[in-house]
Amino acid sequence: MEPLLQKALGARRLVVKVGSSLLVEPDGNVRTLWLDSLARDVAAARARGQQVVIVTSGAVGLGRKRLRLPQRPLRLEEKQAAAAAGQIVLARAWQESLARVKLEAAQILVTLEDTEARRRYLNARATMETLLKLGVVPVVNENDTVATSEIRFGDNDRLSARVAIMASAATLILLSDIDGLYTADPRKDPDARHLPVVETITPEIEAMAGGSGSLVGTGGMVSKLAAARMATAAGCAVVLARGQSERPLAALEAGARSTLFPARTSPRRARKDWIAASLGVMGTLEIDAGAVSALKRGSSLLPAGVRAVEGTFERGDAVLIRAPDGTPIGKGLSAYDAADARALIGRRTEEIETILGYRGRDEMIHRDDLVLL
Ligand SMILES: Nc1ncnc2c1ncn2[C@@H]1O[C@H](COP(=O)(O)OP(=O)(O)O)[C@@H](O)[C@H]1O
Ligand SMILES: N[C@@H](CCC(=O)OP(=O)(O)O)C(=O)O
Repeated sequence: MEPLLQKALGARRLVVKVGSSLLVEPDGNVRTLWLDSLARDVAAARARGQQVVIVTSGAVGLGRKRLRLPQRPLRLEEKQAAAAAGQIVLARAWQESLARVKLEAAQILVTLEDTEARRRYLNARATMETLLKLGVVPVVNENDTVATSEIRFGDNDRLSARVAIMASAATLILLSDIDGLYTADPRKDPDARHLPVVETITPEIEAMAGGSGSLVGTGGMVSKLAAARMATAAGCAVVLARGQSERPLAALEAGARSTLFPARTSPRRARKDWIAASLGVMGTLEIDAGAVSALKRGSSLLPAGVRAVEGTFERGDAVLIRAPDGTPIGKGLSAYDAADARALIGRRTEEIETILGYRGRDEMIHRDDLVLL
């Protein structure tokens, strides 16, 4: 097997996206036996020490039948109604299949807004982290019922890329009804060639992608490429594979055909570049000499090393870090808002809970959220 693919499949944290066509039978029921087999794959990955996040489609497909909606394309309100009825079935199916392999499932419903508004993003990220630490499998879908047409994800391929970035996962596996990218839609062009690795998503590659081939799928190859572009730029490799048969992840491990989009950087590097380049500074933390050397050694910034706080900022906003002589030495995302940060100036970690009345982060700025200038 291609070493890069082997590395991608062995990542510590995997996000697996499951398309509607895999989960929903043409008669509108859940493909339970198949889902059970995927749950066994998830259990096998967990047994190898990997963490797995699921992004699952299928709510609309499961709900439309139950609400007896017509086979024509649905209006937004009809889709939202179908999703509301289908999501409950979908969540239960995942819970039951995972329970059969002794895994606990937890449902996370997110909208595009949640992955863009800083505080909601941070909360979703922290919840995901906590669930994974507890050994639970997060099962994510778009919160279709509250999304509006302007803000909703075009489809779950893009959602899964956002989730993978949010979780700092090294690999995103898109399970679909096709075993990868071809030079043209193979349903239409019998001469289409399979591409095992795509290093760069060039305009030529984009021109190969067509829409969805199935009745229940929505994104087609176009949205898979959009997801791959987003994820690989943020340090997450993407594997596009066929999921139709049982144990699709085991099949991949055993060498089944797929398309790999290698990561273009590491998740850590991408996050740091993003902090350095794109975030406006909302305040300043002045730190003491001991903290300056600690940061230079690669440590997080603790409240004990902070001498002064300026500005008005929220939790998750970028702040500038200054040395005692005023020189800017770094930039980072504050784990506290300005008021709480002021209350914690010079305090020890053990004092945080008593001072704030809640158990916050130990660090003022975590080292993963910090770049030195
Ligand atoms: N260049 C291409 N290579 C592979 N598949 C393509 C290509 N262009 C279009 N497709 C279509 O995209 C489909 C997969 O997308 P979709 O139906 O949205 O699946 P899912 O439900 O898994 O999201 C394939 O079945 C195929 O018909
Ligand atoms: N949130 C929607 C997912 C829509 C979607 O992207 O579907 P698909 O193209 O099959 O991944 C649902 O649960 O039906």
